[in-house]
Amino acid sequence: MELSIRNLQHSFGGEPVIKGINLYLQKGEFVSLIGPSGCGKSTLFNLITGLDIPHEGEISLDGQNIIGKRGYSSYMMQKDLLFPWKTVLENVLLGPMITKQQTEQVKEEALSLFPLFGLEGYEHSYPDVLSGGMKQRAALLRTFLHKKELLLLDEPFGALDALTREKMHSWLLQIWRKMQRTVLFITHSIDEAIFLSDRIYVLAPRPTEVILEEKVTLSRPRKTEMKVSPEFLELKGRLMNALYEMNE
Ligand SMILES: Nc1ncnc2c1ncn2[C@@H]1O[C@H](COP(=O)(O)OP(=O)(O)OP(=O)(O)O)[C@@H](O)[C@H]1O
Repeated sequence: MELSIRNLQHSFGGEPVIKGINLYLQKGEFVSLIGPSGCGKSTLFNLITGLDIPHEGEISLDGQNIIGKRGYSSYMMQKDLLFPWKTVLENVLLGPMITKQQTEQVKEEALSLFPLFGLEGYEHSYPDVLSGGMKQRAALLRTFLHKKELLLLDEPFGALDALTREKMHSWLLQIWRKMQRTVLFITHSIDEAIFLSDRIYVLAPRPTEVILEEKVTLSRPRKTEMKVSPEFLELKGRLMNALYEMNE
């Protein structure tokens, strides 16, 4: 599965938001997007998932045009909330329930993934007893169960405290390796982008475009101590320069 985006342009009420984005994702890659607040990252995800239609440009998966077409990716939105009146299991099964696909088999599969997502024992609890990290893992489990190879994650750890966030990074990489998905990840954190990704795109302020593409050459599996390695810090410097220069 290869995602290719060419010359993508979009505006709201005549105001340009996306000036022209070109990017690609190869099968199995983990790619991050960093950009200033309001530059159009979530808009880009809405275009990829077919929730909105771009004014110009191409979006294709393995050469097939997917503009305006839904169902080709699993999307975890920034505020992918759990319903407080549903149990954790009911929440993670929401997708299959809506599309009326909920079979015993999907339920069994969901239950078998609870330990991997650190939620064992909480299947029949309500979300209010979960910690922030557990809530995000439940929302991620719901997204993974959607079973599309392309996974779009819009700042899934933005609201978590620093230590929980660190733990979630190693955990997410482990899940990504096991479940073999292709990930496009939005974040405001340079450290998070470097630690997780194979490649990083830096986006300009609105109207946005790609201003820098960097390959992350750190070996895998990633280890926390790599965050202070010269390679990591050098790349962080280049990304910081790109982000700060355009805000001057
Ligand atoms: N449906 C809409 N109608 C009009 N304007 C919109 C709509 N959706 C988004 N915008 C505007 O487009 C711009 C980009 O929004 P978007 O949410 O894509 O940015 P973002 O990069 O994801 O922001 P953040 O990093 O803060 O989450 C913003 O100025 C926003 O107000």
